[in-house]
Order: sequence, then structure tokens, then C-alpha cells
Amino acid sequence: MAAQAVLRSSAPARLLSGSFYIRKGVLASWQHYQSRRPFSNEKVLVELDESTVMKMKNPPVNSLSLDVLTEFSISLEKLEIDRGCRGVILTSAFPKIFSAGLDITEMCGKSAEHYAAFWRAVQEMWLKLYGSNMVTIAAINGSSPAGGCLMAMCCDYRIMADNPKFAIGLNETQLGIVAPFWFKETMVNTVGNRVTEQSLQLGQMYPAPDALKIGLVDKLVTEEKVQSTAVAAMSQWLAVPDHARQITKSIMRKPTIDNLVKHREADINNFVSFITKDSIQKSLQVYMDRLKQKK
Ligand SMILES: CCC/C=C/C(=O)SCCNC(=O)CCNC(=O)[C@H](O)C(C)(C)COP(=O)([O-])OP(=O)([O-])OC[C@H]1O[C@@H](n2cnc3c(N)ncnc32)[C@H](O)[C@@H]1OP(=O)([O-])[O-]
Repeated sequence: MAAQAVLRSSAPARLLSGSFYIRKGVLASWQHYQSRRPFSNEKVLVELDESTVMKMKNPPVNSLSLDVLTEFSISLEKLEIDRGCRGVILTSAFPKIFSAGLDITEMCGKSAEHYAAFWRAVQEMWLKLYGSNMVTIAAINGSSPAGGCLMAMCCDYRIMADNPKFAIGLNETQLGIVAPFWFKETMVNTVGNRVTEQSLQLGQMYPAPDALKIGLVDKLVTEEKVQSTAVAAMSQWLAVPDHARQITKSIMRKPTIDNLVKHREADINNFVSFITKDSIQKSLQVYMDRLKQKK
């Protein structure tokens, strides 16, 4: 009986990943004996209150370093195998910043091996978040460029603080770098081809009201209400039977996920050969210097 329950609840996971399905089945029995406690790494806090909330906490701007990405993927995996957890709200522990995107210092002046490990961690975060069986809601309480926007787009629903000073978008070209095909596909799946084509080429950042207009976020509320609105939205999403919602999500996302899984190693090689170019290193350095001079 218990085994049947595991099989039923894991069916959509099998659609996403065979090996994950097996692990989920084994770990489910272990999970049965665990009490649900909040867990906290250094840089990703997981709170299990009214709703499960993952809070990025990497000062000053929640840049996505190798450490943060690794902690994030481990935390999400723990929630994924927790049968008591059906949904997660992703947010930032800091006011005014959701995430500044990938940590640029991880892409400057390091070895090819480091770049490969970093990029694998970025892929892993995306595969886990975009492929999650849980309901995922982004509570975007501040600015969210590049990798921050990617994380938000991976979620099922996005609520953003209604403040034109907060902007969201894939601005990679502004740094002289190129968003890879799976960033692009995530954006196409969110706002459509035409808007993505224009946004990516211009490296456009959208102030919150414009982000709502193009459908990059689903709802704007005052900063104070971002969290409570996410909790209310979560109840609505969780009212739908899990299996039907999960299979539907998988039908929508599986082709995009499969595309990266199939080309994962080539994508890492491509990133490493691109990021190690002198001209790209110079562009990133200039961008970092500009960020520092802005003060
Ligand atoms: C192919 C690859 C695909 C790439 C995808 C990406 O995600 S690429 C990423 C694309 N991301 C971007 O283009 C976002 C760039 N960042 C921003 O636009 C702004 O920082 C902000 C709007 C996020 C916050 O504004 P604010 O006025 O509140 O804060 P502030 O500006 O004063 O910064 C505070 C400190 O943080 C530092 N730092 C900042 N970001 C990063 C980072 N990503 N990394 C590392 N460090 C970063 C900044 O240098 C400064 O350091 P300092 O001088 O204290 O040693």
C-alpha cells in the first residue's frame, strides 16, 4: 500500500528523470520517519511555517556564487523528497534585492576547471528548479537581473514588489556575454518569442510595471504584501490535485529540460571556451569596475 502511494506520487518525477524517480522512492521511506524541521545552510534559509519558504541570504546582493548554487540545489532536493512539502516560495532575505544574478567574480580570472564546475552548478540549479514537481512561487522583493530573472522565470508564478526602481530581465548582452539557449528557452516559454528576441538582444531590464505588462511577472503588490500574496497564491495552486498539475507541468517543460540534458557537456565546453576569451574577460572586468565606481 505504502509502495503504491510512493509510485503514484512519483509518477511525474519519472517523466522528468528516471534516476530521480528511483531515489525518491527509496528516500520516501526514510522521509517517513523524519520530522519536518526548518533547515539552514549559510546562504539559503529554508523556513517551514505556514508555507515552505526558501530565502537566499548572500550579502550584499544575493549574487549566485558556486557555494550559493550548490546550497540551493541541495536544499531544493531535500524539499523535493519531503513528501510533506508540496510547494515552495522562493525569495530573498534582503529588502530591495531578489538576486543580482550569477556572481561575476566566479567568471573572472579563474581556471577553466573552475568555470566548468561553476557552470555545471548553474545548470544543476536550473534543472532542479525548472523541473521541480512542487509548486514554485517567486516572491520577487527587489531587483532581479540575469540569473536572478532566470530563477524567477523557473517558478510557476511570479509576484513582484510594485516599485519602478526594481527591475528584472536578462541583461547579459549589456555585460558583453551571451545568455545560453536554455536561458533563452525559459524566457520564450514565459513571454513568447518576439519579446524574448528583443529583450535578449538589448539586454533589457524591465521596471516592475513594464515586467507586468509583458508577462514577465504575473502580479504586482506593495513590498509589504509580496510574502502574504505568495502564501495566498500557494493555497490556490495547491488546491489542484498534485498528480494532474505535475504531469501538466512536465508536459509543458520536459522538451526544454531534455534539450539541456542532451547537450549538457557541450554547453559546459561552450561556456568555458567563451568565458576564457581575453575579450570576454576584459568586458566583465570593465563591467565590475563600473559597478564599483557607481557608488
Ligand atoms: C553566460 C553567463 C550568463 C550570465 C548570467 C548572469 O547572471 S551575469 C550577472 C549579471 N548581473 C548584473 O548585471 C547585476 C549587476 N548588479 C547590479 O545591477 C546592482 O548591484 C544591483 C541592482 C543588483 C544592486 O544594486 P545596489 O546599488 O544595491 O548594490 P551595488 O551595485 O552597490 O552592489 C553591491 C556590491 O555587490 C557587487 N555586485 C553586484 N552584483 C554582482 C554580481 N552579479 N556579481 C558579483 N558582485 C556583484 C558590487 O560590485 C558591489 O561590490 P562592492 O563595491 O561592495 O565590493
